[in-house]
This record gives sequence, structure tokens and C-alpha cells, in this order.
Amino acid sequence: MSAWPAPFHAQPLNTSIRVPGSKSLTNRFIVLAALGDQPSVIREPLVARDTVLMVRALEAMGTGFEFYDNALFVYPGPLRGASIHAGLAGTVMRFLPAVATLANGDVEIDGDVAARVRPMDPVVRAIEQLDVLIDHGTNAAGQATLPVTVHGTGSVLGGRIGIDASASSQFISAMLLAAPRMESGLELRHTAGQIPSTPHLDMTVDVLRGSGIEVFTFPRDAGPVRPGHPAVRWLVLPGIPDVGNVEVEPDLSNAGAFLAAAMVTGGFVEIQNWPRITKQPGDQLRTILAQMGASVAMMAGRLQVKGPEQIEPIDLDMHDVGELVPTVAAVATFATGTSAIRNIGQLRGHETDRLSAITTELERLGGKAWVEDDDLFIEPRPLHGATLQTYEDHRMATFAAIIGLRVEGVSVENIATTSKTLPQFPQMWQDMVAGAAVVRANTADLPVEGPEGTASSPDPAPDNGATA
Ligand SMILES: O=C(O)C1=C[C@@H](OP(=O)(O)O)[C@@H](O)[C@H](O)C1
Ligand SMILES: C=C(OP(=O)(O)O)C(=O)O
Repeated sequence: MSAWPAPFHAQPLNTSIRVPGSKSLTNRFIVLAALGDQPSVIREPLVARDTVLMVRALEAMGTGFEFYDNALFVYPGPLRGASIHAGLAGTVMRFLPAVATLANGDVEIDGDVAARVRPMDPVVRAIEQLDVLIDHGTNAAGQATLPVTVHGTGSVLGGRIGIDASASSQFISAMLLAAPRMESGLELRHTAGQIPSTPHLDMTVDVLRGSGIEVFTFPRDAGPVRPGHPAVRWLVLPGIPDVGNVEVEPDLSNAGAFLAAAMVTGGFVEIQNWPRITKQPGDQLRTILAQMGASVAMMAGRLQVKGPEQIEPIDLDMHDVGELVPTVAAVATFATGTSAIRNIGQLRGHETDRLSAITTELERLGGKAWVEDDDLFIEPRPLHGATLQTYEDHRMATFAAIIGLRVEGVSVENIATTSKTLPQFPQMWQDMVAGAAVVRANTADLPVEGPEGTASSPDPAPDNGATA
């Protein structure tokens, strides 16, 4: 497959974008809907590799699915043994072994070659603590990896377990999502280190509570897990989740690449349907991009970002929002000074070792980036074109596309890897750039004026994203 020529557009872009649903929310709703005892409807779900794999896996395990009118109808059934493929999806490879403890039969789970090096050990050890038999691969360090086979007997007692979730919050989310169907629920303790991506844990707790499940978080008894004050213990009472009829928020991390386009071109990008309140880590882009010099406004449910004339370097701890690092790193490449993105060691266990991938690819462009312990430093330099590698990582593909807007001659090897969470990405990106000469952000249906310097137009905003 030949490399994708990233569109070059150093002039200010001006566009309005609608992004499809959140991967993290879609896959949580699907899991809980499958663990219910009555049908649910998940509206505006993400349809992408990670969520399709989740559907196929649970279908093989006995859940019924129907996709109609941009809604996923879920019909729970008794869970049975199956052989399932997790691709490279962290949510599938971590959540489903926990769900498989509730199945009656052997559930074999494997994934892409790259998935076999992603951390799995804490989920395997948690399942062993529940007295459920599980076979697994083992790496050179003696840690459990994919493939795994969970020997479910149809019921799990539950009780108390401990997990070291310092490599991924998904280990905790996995056990919490399966917990309500354990006979005595689950009390889960985090045992060591700092948990990354705590907004995703908040999201798990929210989705459970929204499905009628009682969850208590400690040290605080209830309420959100606050950055810097994360819960270290959770208690999930037994119950039958009822997802009901829910709508999935747009994926704000995927929106990040488009907001980055405003940053690196000094343009104006708005994202439609930005949720007013959300647990998605992508919401933190509002403050991060403002720190880098953007003008950021919420206007009638649309997030509007006007890129600055000069991008400010940042010094930021992104442990809680690691998913945003490739996007922020791409923007930092064009800052007026060296940026430090700190405390992001967990990125070594993402789709690829993202610390290594970002430094390698920036060097390929003539840039300079380096890692000290768990901190990433980016020193802006004049860059030249190159074919960037993506390592099967959707966010490395979008990282390359963002840089390609400002650097002529960037090509992206395997742009199709964006199908993990946004199959429409290449088309959306091309449309955004092709329409850039047309001023269309301040459209007739936008009730207020946009930021200074953007003219208005009577044309309706284009729908660059998924179907409405
Ligand atoms: O639970 C989730 O939906 C996710 C949790 C985070 O994982 P880590 O805690 O491994 O960073 C995040 O990076 C990932 O994209 C999605
Ligand atoms: C880390 C990510 O994905 P996963 O859910 O596969 O861990 C990501 O999407 O940035």
C-alpha cells in the first residue's frame, strides 16, 4: 500500500466538524448492555474497528445486536464460550476477559501481533483472585499476555481483589464493568503506583451508575475521582445493569486532531455537539490548547478554537490524559520553545510505545525530541518532508497528518490504521483542507459571531463527519 500524501495547508483553515461517537463510551455501553437482562438502545455509537470488534466478540458469546438508523440495539442473552479477536483494542482485550468470567464455557481471546505486547498481567491476576481459571501467554519478564483463555463456569462469587493499575486504568474499568453480575459484587483495591487516565475511571463509574448500579469510591464515598486525588478503592454492589436508551457523546480525543489543525495553521475550527459536561479526557483540550495560546470558546454547544499566531510551549503533566499526547506533541512541534510533557510512562503500553514512536518520527522530519524517565521533551526545529511510520497506531497517523499541514512533503504509511477509531479520518481531513478557502465556520445556523478575523457566510456548515 502506498503512503498517503498528507495535505499541506499552511494557510489558516476555517471549518466546522462533526466527529463520530466516543470509543470509550460506546464500548462501555455495549459491555453493560450485554450484561443486562433486557434490550438497550445505544444511539450514535462509534462504528470503527475497536467497537465492531467488541460487538463481534459479544455476539460470538451470545449477545444479539442489530444496527438500525444509526443506533445499536443490544439484546442480552446467556454468555457462552467463544473464540474472539481483540484486534489492538485496549478496551476489548482488557474488558472482555473480565466479562468472560461470567460466561458458561471457554472464552479464548487473542489480538493483533502488536496486542500481544500490551500489558495484560493485572487483569489476569485479578481473574485468578476471583478463583476463575485462566490460561495465558507469558512474556520474557514473566508477565501474562494475550492470548488468554478464560474458563468460565457461568457464575462468579466476587468479593475482594487487589490490582496494580499503574500501567493502565483499563484494568480497573474491566473489573468494575463485570462486577455487578458477580454474586456478591466486587470490592477492588488499587495496590501500587499512580493510576493513569483517571477520567476514564470516572467514566466507568458514571456509566455503571447511569445503568442503575450502585458504586462507591474511596477515600471519598461517592462522586468523581479527582485528578490528583484518585480513588484507590471501589465497591460495586451486585445488580443487573439497565443501559436503557442512551446517546453517545462525540469522541473528543478524535476531535483533538481537528482542533490541532486550527492550532498549527492559525485557523479556526469548531467541533459540533461538544458535550456541556463530560468525563472524556478530550475535554481537557480546552485548557491545554488555551495554554498554548489558542482562543477557546463554547458557543451553543460548539467548541470553537482559534489558533494563535505563535504557539506557546507547554510544561504539562499529562498522566491523566495520556490519550491526548500524540496530538499535543504534534502541536508542540511548532511552538516557540521547548515543551515538556511529563509523567506519561504509560504510553509505552499503548498501541505502540508512543514515547519511542514520537521521538523517532520527529527525528525523521529533522526535528528534535527526547525522553527522560517518563517525560517527553520537544524542541521545535525547521522540519522537512518524510514518510512517517504509524506502527499500527491511529494516533501516530493523525500526529503525522497534523504535522503535514505545516510541513510540505509529509506522507503517512498506513493511514488506514485510523480505522481503529475513525475510519472517516482521511476523507474528513481532505475535505477540511479542500474547503479551507471557503469561510464556513460562522454559518447561518451559528447564532453568534465567531472570534475576530472570521467572516460569516450564509452557507450551511458542511457535515464533514459521520452521518447525523
Ligand atoms: O478505558 C478507556 O476507554 C481508555 C483508557 C485509557 O487507557 P490507559 O489507562 O491505558 O491510558 C485511554 O488511554 C484509552 O484510549 C481508553
Ligand atoms: C490508548 C488508546 O487506545 P486503547 O483503548 O487501545 O488503549 C488510544 O486510543 O489512544
